[in-house]
Amino acid sequence: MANAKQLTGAGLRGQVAGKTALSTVGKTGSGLTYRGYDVKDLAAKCDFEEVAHLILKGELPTATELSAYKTKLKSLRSLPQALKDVLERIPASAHPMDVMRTGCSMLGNLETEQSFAEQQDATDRMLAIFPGLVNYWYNYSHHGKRIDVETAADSIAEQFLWTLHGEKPQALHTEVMQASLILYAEHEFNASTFTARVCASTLSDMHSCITGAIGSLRGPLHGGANEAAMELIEKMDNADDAEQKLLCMLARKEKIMGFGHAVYAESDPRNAVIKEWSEKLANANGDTKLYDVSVRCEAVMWREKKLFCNADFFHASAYNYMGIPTKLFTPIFVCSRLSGWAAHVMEQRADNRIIRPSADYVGVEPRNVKPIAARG
Ligand SMILES: CC(=O)SCCNC(=O)CCNC(=O)[C@H](O)C(C)(C)COP(=O)(O)OP(=O)(O)OC[C@H]1O[C@@H](n2cnc3c(N)ncnc32)[C@H](O)[C@@H]1OP(=O)(O)O
Ligand SMILES: O=C([O-])CC(=O)C(=O)O
Repeated sequence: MANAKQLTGAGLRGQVAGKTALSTVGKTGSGLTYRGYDVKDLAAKCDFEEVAHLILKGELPTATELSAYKTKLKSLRSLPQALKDVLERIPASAHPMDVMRTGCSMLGNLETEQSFAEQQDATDRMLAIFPGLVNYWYNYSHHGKRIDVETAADSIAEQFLWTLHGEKPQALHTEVMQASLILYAEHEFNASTFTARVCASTLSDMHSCITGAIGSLRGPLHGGANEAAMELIEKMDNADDAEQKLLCMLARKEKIMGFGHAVYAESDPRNAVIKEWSEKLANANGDTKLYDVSVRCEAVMWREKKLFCNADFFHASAYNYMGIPTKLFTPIFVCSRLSGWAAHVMEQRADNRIIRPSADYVGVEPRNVKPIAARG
């Protein structure tokens, strides 16, 4: 096992801000567990719905429970007309994360969570609707098409690809999406989840918590890194070119998106899983350039800086190989992390005290207000 990272300094690093029974991150330096299960085991053996059930309800479902849960989620895919109207007014130039934030917020106006007794239903509705929501906007704003989001897709993974491309996806692509959604589902007190918990601690509604979390995930230091990684690797012609370009960026002290982590010391356990899928997709596509470039970036970053790929880096090539436009990468993260966010909101509500830390004051000493004519 790798050594644990020394967690000190700004950004509340290493400070315990609450309790959770949902996941452990880098407990002994590497490793990620959801309710006691290793994420690699879950990604190898489960569908996302099973993992969402585990995270939200506490246990992996039986076959009967899974079937009932999937039937419920499939029945909740339709977009209310008022939400479609809003989506149709958002320009093609908008970032899809802003569309998701607005879409989630609008849903909260139309189907407001009236009491905490509705928290599971509110979450299930968002799990079911989010893939179709963002792809409805994408197809309408980019291709002028009003898509039918009530597809025959059997899972959230398939629903995302189906509503994006307008047809049943290849089995390999659905399999990769299942794994990807599982890898992204939950990660303890990361920035977006902490946002959701802070909002929950005021006893706010589920849609407000999730809307805030989407805003936090959007940034390139967090979920937005998968898009930023794509923008990096698509500029590289081959592995040697990747090495040259990276060395120049490092010499200029630029940050390389998709590398490093606030908690893991030597590796992010999700990387090995998505890297393997990226390689399979590269071979299936008969075009390994992006994969080869990514592998060289990984080697150079470790050799030069002892920095490793986080969950986002190989997601870039994997999603690209599946024909997913770069700006839709982080919204997929939303469709998945929603399960973790909502479970944290529920956990916070079950044992709540308003989250209200303190600050060290570093401003000016106390002073008197001068009349306006005497200032300047
Ligand atoms: C799913 C996720 O959200 S995973 C994270 C996705 N984000 C990214 O990939 C963005 C790129 N990575 C980063 O910005 C950072 O590694 C973070 C935000 C993930 C973690 O930040 P921190 O906890 O502050 O990182 P850490 O303490 O390990 O940084 C140590 C040093 O390495 C540097 N470093 C860390 N990551 C990188 C990177 N990707 N590229 C270049 N240098 C880096 C830091 O600048 C810091 O140097 P300094 O001490 O001279 O300032
Ligand atoms: O834990 C973090 O800081 C970021 C991360 O990897 C995640 O949210 O998946």
